[in-house]
Amino acid sequence: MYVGRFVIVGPEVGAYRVSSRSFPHRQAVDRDGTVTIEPTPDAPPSDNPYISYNGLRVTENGAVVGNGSHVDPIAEKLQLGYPARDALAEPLLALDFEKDDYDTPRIAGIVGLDDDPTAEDAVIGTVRRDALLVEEVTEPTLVATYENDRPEAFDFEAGDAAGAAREAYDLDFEHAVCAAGVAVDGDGFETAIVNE
Ligand SMILES: NC(=O)c1ncn([C@@H]2O[C@H](COP(=O)(O)O)[C@@H](O)[C@H]2O)c1NC=O
Repeated sequence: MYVGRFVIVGPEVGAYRVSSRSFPHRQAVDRDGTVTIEPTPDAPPSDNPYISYNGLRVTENGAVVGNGSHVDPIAEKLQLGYPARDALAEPLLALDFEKDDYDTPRIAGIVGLDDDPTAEDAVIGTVRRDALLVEEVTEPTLVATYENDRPEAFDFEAGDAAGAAREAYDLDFEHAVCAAGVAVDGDGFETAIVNE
């Protein structure tokens, strides 16, 4: 089955996978806690505005995963101290679904730090043409751009960033391109990528 891009929040581990029929020549590049999805050097030129972006960003208050340019404002709001639900919901609503041939939904998740037991700090969501869905995460949950396009509980075992990236990459959904993983690590986060 082809579900396009997808996000998993664990809630203390997270993953993002690029699956793509149309733009397979892409890679994940990890620069100090920010994972950028970008064309490989041999990729054919494209003017599609939705295929290069930061797919993972770490902040002091949580780590953000997602499938487009909304990851940056979500991370900025989280860093400013917005509650996770609001940090996720506002940029999703402001940017809305992608204006491409598929009305591709924007999807995103926040992995929280676990040192504040009162915070509802892990969330996952999507904005589609017909809905804005943002949910607190208490068990591993997946949302994808196509088919599985609402947050749903999902069996995900990984306990660290490398395991999360690997497990996401290996999941049995078609056209895997690359993946990123993130996990709480002490007071911060560790990140990992898979490109194959
Ligand atoms: N985030 C991404 O990596 C990404 N890759 C492709 N898209 C969009 O989704 C459309 C369909 O792509 P595909 O056939 O690879 O699933 C593309 O034309 C593009 O507008 C993306 N946008 C959202 O998922």
